[in-house]
Amino acid sequence: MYSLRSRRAKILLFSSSCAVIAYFIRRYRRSALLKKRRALVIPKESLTTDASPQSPTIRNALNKQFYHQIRALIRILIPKIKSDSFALLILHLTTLITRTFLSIYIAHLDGAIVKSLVQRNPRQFFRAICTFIGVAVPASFINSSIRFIESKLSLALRTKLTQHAYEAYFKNQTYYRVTNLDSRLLTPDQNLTDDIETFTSTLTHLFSHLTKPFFDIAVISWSLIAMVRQRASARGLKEVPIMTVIVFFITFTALRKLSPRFGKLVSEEARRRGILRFAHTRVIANAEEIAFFDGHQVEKNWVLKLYDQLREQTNLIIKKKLWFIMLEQFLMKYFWHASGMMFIAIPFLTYDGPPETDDPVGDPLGISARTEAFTVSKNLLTSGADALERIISSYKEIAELAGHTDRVYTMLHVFDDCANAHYQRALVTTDESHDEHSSSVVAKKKVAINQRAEGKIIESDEDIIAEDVPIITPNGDVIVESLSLKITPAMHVLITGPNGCGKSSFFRIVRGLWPVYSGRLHRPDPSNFFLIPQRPYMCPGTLRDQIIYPHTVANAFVDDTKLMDILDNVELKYIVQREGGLSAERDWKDILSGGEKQRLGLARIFYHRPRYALLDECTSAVSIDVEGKIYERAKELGVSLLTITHRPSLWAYHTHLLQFDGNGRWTFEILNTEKLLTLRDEKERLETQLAGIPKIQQRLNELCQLLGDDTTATTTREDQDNEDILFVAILEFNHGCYITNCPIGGKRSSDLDNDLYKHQCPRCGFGGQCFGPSICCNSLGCRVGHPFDARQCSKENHSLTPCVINSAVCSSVPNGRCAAHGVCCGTESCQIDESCSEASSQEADSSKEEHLPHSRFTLLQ
Ligand SMILES: Nc1ncnc2c1ncn2[C@@H]1O[C@H](COP(=O)(O)OP(=O)(O)OP(=O)(O)O)[C@@H](O)[C@H]1O
Repeated sequence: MYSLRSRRAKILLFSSSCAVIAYFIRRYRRSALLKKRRALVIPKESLTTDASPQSPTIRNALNKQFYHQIRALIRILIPKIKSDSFALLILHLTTLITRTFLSIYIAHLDGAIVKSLVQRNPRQFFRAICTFIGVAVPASFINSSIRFIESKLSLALRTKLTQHAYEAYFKNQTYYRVTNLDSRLLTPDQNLTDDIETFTSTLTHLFSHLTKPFFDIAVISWSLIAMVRQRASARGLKEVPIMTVIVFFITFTALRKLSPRFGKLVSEEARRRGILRFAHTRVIANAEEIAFFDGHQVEKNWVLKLYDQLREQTNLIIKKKLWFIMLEQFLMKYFWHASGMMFIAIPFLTYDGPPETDDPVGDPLGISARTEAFTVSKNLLTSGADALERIISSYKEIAELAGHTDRVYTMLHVFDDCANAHYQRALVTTDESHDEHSSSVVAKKKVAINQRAEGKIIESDEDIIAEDVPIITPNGDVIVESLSLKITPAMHVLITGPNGCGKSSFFRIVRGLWPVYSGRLHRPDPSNFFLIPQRPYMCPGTLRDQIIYPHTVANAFVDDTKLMDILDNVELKYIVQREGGLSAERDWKDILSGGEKQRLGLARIFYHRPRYALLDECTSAVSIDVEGKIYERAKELGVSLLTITHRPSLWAYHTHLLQFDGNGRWTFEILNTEKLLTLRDEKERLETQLAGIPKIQQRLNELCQLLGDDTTATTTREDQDNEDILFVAILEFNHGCYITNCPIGGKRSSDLDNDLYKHQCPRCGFGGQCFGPSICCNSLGCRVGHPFDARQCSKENHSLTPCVINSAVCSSVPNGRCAAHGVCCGTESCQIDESCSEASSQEADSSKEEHLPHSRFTLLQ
């Protein structure tokens, strides 16, 4: 029997050890996995602060910080005594106090009911029950009022804070600066909605949870002391308060030491929730592009990953709460209950005075009075314990409140900083060498941007004058070190340059979206500028609202007839009928085409008539003829056009050219459209020539192979060698035009009239030969413009050297050769020519081949 038991014990011990080991391994693995996943999204700094145990000084600093933050926020919530939030606060306080007194009264009533039962006194019993029911009516009303006023107070506080936050958010373009120039707030939308709501409701709830228990404890202690005093010869008046303090201290210390850091945990949870919501917003905003690319899998994976991270955080909080609530329950339910019974017992057990009875005949030992006292004090102690429990358990809520407070306070602080042009940003690019090959623009320098901009903005009457103003991105990349120019309203400036060279950034600086870090910028009041971007913003509302944006109907200064004229200016009048009038409300972003949206955007210029229109590739989807008309009309209105464009069709409408080269240099000069067009032609020609170089090399290799020359020299050397050969080849062939878009009449080098480069013009048709890009001749005659021939003859395009036609020269067409009996053809056309008799042609074929000049044609003119 003994051995059986010991075997069982061993098995039990072994299996429980295995279970414990398995549990710890699993825990370790999970925490390692969790750490790894968290590292994917959480910035390093926040991970460090979150994971490292905090020293007491840091905790103190945090407490101080919380105190400072909550004080600042309360000043916003209750700005003065004569405010609705303060009135609601007082009302809330009054109901809470009333309920405390009612609770004490009900505890006494309970005692009276028990006493009447012990005394078997039906009259007293029914009277006490009736009073109890009578009191229950106002008590229920007070209870419900507490909830009602708490909700009203929470809403009032939320309204106050929201109004304050909106005021700050929409001041000084903070909504732009917060996301573009500063990186402290990832999801301001969530801060402005969820965070404010959670903060105010937690604060109000905590206010109820803390104020009432404090009253309860004060009033209940007073009642209990009064009761003990009645028993003059009982102990407890000193012992009970001392023991209460000890019990309270033990509980509070245990909970404080063992409590997880709920503030940080919920703050991180809120952050992850915000990122997840932002991912959804992004999917909605880019739904069309994603659908076109069928990119839902990528988006789904991303959203799921973010959800996973949120789930992990929520899970972590739930788990931490399990152990914490267990501890809380143990201490505050069972430990306190036992302590409470001891507190009640002390005055009862230590009483050694005369029998307490008001009925020496029916109850000579005073049992009913003692029972009544016991019931009352038990009820009071239960209420007191309840109150104390609430105070202690609010430690967790205070920690959570600290998290919400920090988020709201940070939001307001960042808004304030951004409004005052003080930004902080995590720098994204650090290594300049990375940019060198990947981008057309090379960042020359990087500046620390977490500082105030030192440049001066001076309001001028009408000119824009930049004096040594740099163009610096919010990342601190210096795009242009110093820009100095003067633009007057009489000028129309074309702004060009490669991608990322700072064209739009110039607009941002002029319009005041980006700071002026140094130098001086003179510019008229921002109301003199109107920007039309490539994708104009379509606001919610009617068609009329789109034209007059950002005005509203209330402050619009033209009537509908004028609005129709405006639409006429941008050739968009038809849209009124199509969409059902100027008052039609649609989702304009979705129902208009790209070009229509751009034209509607341009219509705003005709409505607002600004001094300067900043046009940022805003006609890329508008047809060239309509674009020209719009530009002409805008100029007639007296609007100065500052246009960023890559379209040469717009050059004619501008007087000056601001050109960035992408390496930090720029030029500002009078625009000579004709000269520019010539230069552009030349540039395009050279670009095409350069594009032909690989073909040159390929042909060279072909020739080498055909001639049995050593090809290794041209094909197998290292890159440098190849480049040298290519260069020599270019020099060699550079005397003529070998490319497919030679100008009409373009020549090929006479140096190539050499057997080495000879080859026959392509074959075509029925035993024919190509004479031109689409001319095919055989002995029967010539066929012009047949697609089959064009395909065959176009092979000559890829040839570097001229092809040879072995027939007699004729003169009825330029560079003519006899093509058939009585027909003379050049590369472009054919003519009847008597000189092309069969005999002459054969003669040439048979005997004079070597001496005849080569016939060449250029296929694409
Ligand atoms: N909000 C921003 N934060 C950080 N860098 C930015 C921001 N906006 C633009 N940049 C950077 O500033 C540089 C100049 O941008 P800008 O928009 O002025 O180019 P651009 O000349 O208009 O080019 P494109 O012709 O492609 O429109 C780019 O390198 C870009 O990456």
